[in-house]
Amino acid sequence: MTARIIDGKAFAEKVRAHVAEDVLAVKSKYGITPGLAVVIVGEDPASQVYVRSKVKQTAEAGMNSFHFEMPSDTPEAALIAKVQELNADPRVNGILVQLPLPKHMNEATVIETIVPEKDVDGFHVINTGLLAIGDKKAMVPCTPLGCLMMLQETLGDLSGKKAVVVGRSNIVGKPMAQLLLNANCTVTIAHSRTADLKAEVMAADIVVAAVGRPEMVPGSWLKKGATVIDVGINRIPAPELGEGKNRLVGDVDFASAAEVAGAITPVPGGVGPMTIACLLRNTVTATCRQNRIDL
Ligand SMILES: Nc1nc2c(c(=O)[nH]1)N[C@@H](CN(C=O)c1ccc(C(=O)N[C@@H](CCC(=O)O)C(=O)O)cc1)CN2
Repeated sequence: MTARIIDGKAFAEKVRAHVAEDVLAVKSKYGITPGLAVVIVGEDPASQVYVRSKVKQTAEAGMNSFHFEMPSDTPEAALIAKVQELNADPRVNGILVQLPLPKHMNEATVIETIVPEKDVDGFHVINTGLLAIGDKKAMVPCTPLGCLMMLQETLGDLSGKKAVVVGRSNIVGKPMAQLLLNANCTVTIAHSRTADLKAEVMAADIVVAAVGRPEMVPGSWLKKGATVIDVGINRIPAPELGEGKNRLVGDVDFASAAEVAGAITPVPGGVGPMTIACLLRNTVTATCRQNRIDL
């Protein structure tokens, strides 16, 4: 293996330590305790794990943590009423509704109910629009923000780099491309209809893979020395670990990619931990903006 491993777990720990210092400062200087409310609907096991981590890490950073669980058959109107209640609650500075929502709910309708200044996920159209015009007041989606931080830590200034984002979802691909553009990269967004995906990836100094297809990008597609950020979290059968066992893999074939890349994030332990660290960071940012505090 030649690539440097970008340790998202260690980086996330540093971000969380910094967040905890900021929380202490907000408390001691202004008597305000930042608060994050997390709402989960249904029993999806992976979502429950992520929400438990969010709740735990919020409290560990010294913030108030509010946690609401609603059954999977909750009417959309009841979830909207809960979000409206949280919008009006002065103890709550950030609101996060865990995705995916059950099929009978419209995610966009629910997200647009969150007031943009408490939208710590950065999914509201107002925040999407602010990011698109490069306005620093945008609340930036946590996964792309974590990816950008790891890229800047690895490469320094990103100006002039050729970046390809594989995947065009609203929560990762599109905001990631926007952030890279705002950092002066030359950005390509590739997707399922891209004519020659290999050629697009091969041309890039930075590859962000966010398609949700296990090990889709092989090392043979990469430019030598490229920096690879793997957003994928895919559970695949692993009979070698025992009957019925699974293992986690990314969207990049790590073994072959690590032979060619200059630096690469692992799965697990790469982008995932940074997502939650950036959520905590966004909650402190939201608290400061709501109270017109400069730290
Ligand atoms: N409202 C939101 N919903 C979802 C988001 C989001 O940012 N906001 N992102 C994902 C899930 N997610 C956070 O919610 C998340 C996913 C993965 C991890 C993580 O740390 N993964 C570990 C592996 C954990 C495992 O074993 O499964 C890793 O990569 O090391 C954190 C957060 C969808 N929903």
